[in-house]
Amino acid sequence: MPGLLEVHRLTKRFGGVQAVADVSFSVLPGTIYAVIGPNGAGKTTLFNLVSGYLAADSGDVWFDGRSIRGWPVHRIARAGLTRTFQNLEPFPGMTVLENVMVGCDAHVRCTWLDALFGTRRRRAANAASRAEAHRLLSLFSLDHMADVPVEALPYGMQRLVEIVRAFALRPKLLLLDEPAAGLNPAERQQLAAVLRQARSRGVTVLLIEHDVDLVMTVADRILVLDQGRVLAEGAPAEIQAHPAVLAAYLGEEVS
Ligand SMILES: Nc1ncnc2c1ncn2[C@@H]1O[C@H](COP(=O)(O)OP(=O)(O)OP(=O)(O)O)[C@@H](O)[C@H]1O
Repeated sequence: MPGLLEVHRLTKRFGGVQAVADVSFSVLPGTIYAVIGPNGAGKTTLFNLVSGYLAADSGDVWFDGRSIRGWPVHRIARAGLTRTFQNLEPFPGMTVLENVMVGCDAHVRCTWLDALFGTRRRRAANAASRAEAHRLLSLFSLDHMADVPVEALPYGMQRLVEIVRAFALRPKLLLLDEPAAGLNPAERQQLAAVLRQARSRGVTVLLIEHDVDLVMTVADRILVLDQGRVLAEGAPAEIQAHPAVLAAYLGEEVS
């Protein structure tokens, strides 16, 4: 089965630093794929290359059957690749529900004239977005906080809301940059549930994550980067037993 995302011999150099060196991997549809590695391993650079924020020196990226190398960010996003960042970016002054509705709105047909004049079509679209946002919040067991202003939530819950908002855009592939950063153990468990739920709804997930325990429990496959190169690739059990990974990380936290 061809991958939803196929990365082929991707390379990026910054001056004398080989940030990403000849990296290839394939993410099958409907799976959770994790990229781990120590600081400076090239994880963020790899994400920036895949999502169009950086141009590769060489190599290719195929998404949903097409080469997207050289495509601008917005074209890649429109093709179904949605990305979250390490920094939190909820919309302040809005409730949790309204934050998720922003994502849902992207799929509701309505012109700016409808919005300006508050037409019946606009009101119907608004009701549809609201219902969809409630449905998504329920799906991820977050509906009880629908009416809470997003900035009143603990940091970890804000991050979960951001992921649900990204999910509301109906991406084919969701790229998550360290989604567990700053989350407490209970929120991490909730994050794992959110990721599994997204996968069961047909969304493919690619994540960078420092929390190796989380990665081992949710990921279907793991790519280990070290100094820009692929150190290992495989299922969690294979990675845990991989000689090169053990040699690099035995007794150390992967950070
Ligand atoms: N814009 C840039 N200019 C110069 N060097 C860069 C740039 N971005 C990244 N690098 C270098 O490329 C290498 C890979 O960095 P990158 O941020 O991709 O690693 P990372 O695995 O995401 O690290 P971290 O876990 O700390 O986020 C590092 O040596 C870094 O210093």
